[in-house]
Amino acid sequence: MHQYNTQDLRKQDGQHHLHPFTDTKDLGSNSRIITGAEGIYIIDSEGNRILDAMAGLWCVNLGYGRQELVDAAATQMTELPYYNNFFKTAHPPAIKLAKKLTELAPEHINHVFFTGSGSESNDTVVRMVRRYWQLKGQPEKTVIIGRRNGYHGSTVAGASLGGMAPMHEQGGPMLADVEHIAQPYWFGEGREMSPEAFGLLAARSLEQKIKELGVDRVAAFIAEPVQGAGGVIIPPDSYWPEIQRICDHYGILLIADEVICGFGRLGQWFGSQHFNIKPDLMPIAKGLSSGYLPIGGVLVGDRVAETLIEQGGEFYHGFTYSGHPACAAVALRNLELMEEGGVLEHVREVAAPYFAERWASLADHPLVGEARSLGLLGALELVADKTSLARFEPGIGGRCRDNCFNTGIVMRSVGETMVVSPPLVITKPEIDELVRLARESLDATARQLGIMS
Ligand SMILES: Cc1ncc(COP(=O)(O)O)c(CNc2cccc(C(=O)O)c2)c1O
Repeated sequence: MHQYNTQDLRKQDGQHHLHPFTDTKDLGSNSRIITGAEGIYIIDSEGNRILDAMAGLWCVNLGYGRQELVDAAATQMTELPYYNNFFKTAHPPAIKLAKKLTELAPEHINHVFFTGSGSESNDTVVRMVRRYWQLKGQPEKTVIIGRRNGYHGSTVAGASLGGMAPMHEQGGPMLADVEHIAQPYWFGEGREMSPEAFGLLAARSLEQKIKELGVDRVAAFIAEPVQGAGGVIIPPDSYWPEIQRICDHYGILLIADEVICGFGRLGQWFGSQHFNIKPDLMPIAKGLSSGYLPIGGVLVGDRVAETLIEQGGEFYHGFTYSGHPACAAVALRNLELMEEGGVLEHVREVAAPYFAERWASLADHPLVGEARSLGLLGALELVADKTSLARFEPGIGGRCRDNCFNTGIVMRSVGETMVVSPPLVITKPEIDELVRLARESLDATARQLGIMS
């Protein structure tokens, strides 16, 4: 067992490493050094074994330690470590992965554009959407509508499409011609009406925005089937059918951001299939490779693909690592292992129903105002008062997240909402352990607040 000098590593980290989404001065030299992982557990440099209820960052769908993926990477690296797909060249891993993805995708999806991340996928979406309308003779249709508190990445385009105000406030003007509408966050913004009514109201804010802008300006609407980084916001059932109706009625492109919801997270290959919507473009990443190597892409529906192919000539867009051979080989093997292992059936028939039942049991905790889940996504709304559902002052979520780590589980805090997104291979006993550790973490937080003895 390799020994790590945690203090040395922390010191060097604090001296040289700027972390993503981290206040580096607060982090200082207190980073938790993760050195290993197996199944649904990560191991830190002190040998602590922690249940990773976030599957890394919503991505390690097959769990850690899958030697088949390591072997796929090693074999491909030996055979062809890198080549590109520019300038009329291609390589077997990218070709095979593209074919595989179109077999798994809805039937109107027959083409894939590869990228290196979810953010690059959404940058690609912007370029494709605007090019599509140029080719259709409507170049003034440039506006893409997203949602407040939506998350679509951290490039300028991804951050602009997203609706996270703190990101917009940093780093100067966002991308032009991006607008945002309401999010279908019933617990936080719609409780004075039924979920059904609120879902329609939130969806119809899209129609209002289209009318406000003028349909001749509107190119597309982008949304996550379930908002992930925004706090696992599960839309009311009335939401997506109304969004689809509005997009169809006005002829605007529908983009379903499947970076989190894709590849089994909701028990189907794609979240769009769970909600029975027909997107024109589907950005993907994360679960595509179970995070073992960085790869993303855009699944392109026939309406856009045929126009780009028939009328578009050379599409001046792409990345050095678009369809990288080792990344594509790992992604292909990842999808094969999901099929061979019956992972979708496991999520749909075993893990998600059991998780829903066990996760809901946390609703009785003094700190919890709502426990919700869909597939293997879960959220707990922390409240100061279970009757009025009054929220805490900011900071309790972060404190609960730290208690989680000390208890032995990774949960993500989004404001005062605790979220989980465990590996899809989680078993029923492991779900029991996840819920037990979550409850212990909530208890520790409640004791610190003097709410529990
Ligand atoms: C829906 C969605 N779309 C695009 C991206 C961007 O993907 P890349 O990160 O690979 O560029 C994401 C990423 N989502 C994401 C990434 C990092 C952290 C967290 C968090 O919830 O803490 C969430 C995402 O969740």
